[in-house]
Amino acid sequence: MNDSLTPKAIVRALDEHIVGQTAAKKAVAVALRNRWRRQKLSPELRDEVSPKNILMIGPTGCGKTEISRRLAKLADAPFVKVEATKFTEVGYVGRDVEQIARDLAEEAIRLEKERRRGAVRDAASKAAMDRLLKALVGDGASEATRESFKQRLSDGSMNDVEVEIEVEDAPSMPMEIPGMGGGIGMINLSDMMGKAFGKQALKRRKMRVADAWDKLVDEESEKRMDQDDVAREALKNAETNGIVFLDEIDKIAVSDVRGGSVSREGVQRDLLPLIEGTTVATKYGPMKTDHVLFIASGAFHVAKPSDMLPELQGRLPIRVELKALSEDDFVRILSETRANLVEQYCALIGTEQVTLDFTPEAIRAIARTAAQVNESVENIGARRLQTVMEKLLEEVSFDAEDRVGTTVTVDEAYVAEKLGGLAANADLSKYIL
Ligand SMILES: Nc1ncnc2c1ncn2[C@@H]1O[C@H](COP(=O)(O)OP(=O)(O)OP(=O)(O)O)[C@@H](O)[C@H]1O
Repeated sequence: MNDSLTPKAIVRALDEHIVGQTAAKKAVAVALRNRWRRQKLSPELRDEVSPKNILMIGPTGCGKTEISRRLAKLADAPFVKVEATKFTEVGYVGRDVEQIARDLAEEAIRLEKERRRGAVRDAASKAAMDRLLKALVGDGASEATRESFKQRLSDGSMNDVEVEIEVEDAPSMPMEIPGMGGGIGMINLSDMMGKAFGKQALKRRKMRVADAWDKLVDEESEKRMDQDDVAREALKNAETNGIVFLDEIDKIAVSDVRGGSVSREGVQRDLLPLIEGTTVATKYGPMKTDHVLFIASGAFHVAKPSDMLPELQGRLPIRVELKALSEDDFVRILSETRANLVEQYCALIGTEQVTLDFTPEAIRAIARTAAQVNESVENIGARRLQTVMEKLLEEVSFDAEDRVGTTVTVDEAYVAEKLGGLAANADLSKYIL
């Protein structure tokens, strides 16, 4: 992890994307820095220090997931989000919670490969180009022909041409070994055959040149990575830097209402070892969860944190409360955060040579509308801004082609015209906003 990521620096970085919620930002910043601190300790002490997991309490759409996801991104850490209620569904067996660790391992593998892809990009692109040229013009083509095709491939003019290439066989039906509960029991037949014969089975497939390019670069990159090394590094990363976001923990905290669904207390019990630290078998090898950071979250409208099993409460010692977002917060979300919705729409419509110009009064009016609908229909937090913006700009989005070269000024009157009637009518806004 980057030395310069001090708690203050982390909060500053989160501030660029998330409005308010300072307590939650501080808590995650400290949790992240503690990992860095732990790495500096002697091995004996390091093993003793377990992460202080966090419980975020706050209504829907107020930034709980966003803070956690941004934190993971900042630290380049593997991150998974899981709904705790998923495990109460029919068909659930206790071991399924271990899938969380397996998903984290998968995510770590994806990150590790992405990291390494840069280093092999040039070689992989060159090999992919050779294979693509061979498929298009054959082995015996002259250098001039190859060059001219290469040119056309590079400028994208052949993207939609169909080509038949020999690629590694797509994963065949995964075979599940009974009793293994998914995960390690899943064996890919073509992998097995590939391993047995020392290479992956190849298959001829027809596809668009653009897709063939992606597939070939992918294959050539994979070939150039030491897969055992990737797995080793990824597992280490998942174990020491992984972050698991456990949403809707409050929904499994309420005392049991039996009837078809799995016991909620049972799910809490199953989650405990994972959070306390256990070893889960993944297809890349055993993975310890002792140092994975768990961020649990819930609205806790009905259940209270004290309704959770005492052991689980103890495992989530840091409690932070997030506030419901107000009209003022919405104004800031729309105008101050990085790559905010207003900027996104301006850029999107801008690609059609139409300029969108939002006045500050319009932004205030949009925020007011979102806050009103949240109050009158249901409070879904900042998610409301998405539906409101979409409705507001529905027309321009559709007929931008007729407005090339013009500027559309979105002022208070424009907002009133497009949204006024809807926002005032709770029945209508239920469906539309
Ligand atoms: N405080 C905030 N500042 C900026 N954007 C926010 C804020 N809160 C939420 N958003 C935006 O709203 C959307 C939903 O937020 P998020 O996923 O964090 O909700 P949540 O609190 O985790 O709710 P849930 O528990 O329902 O998942 C995201 O697109 C996020 O960017």
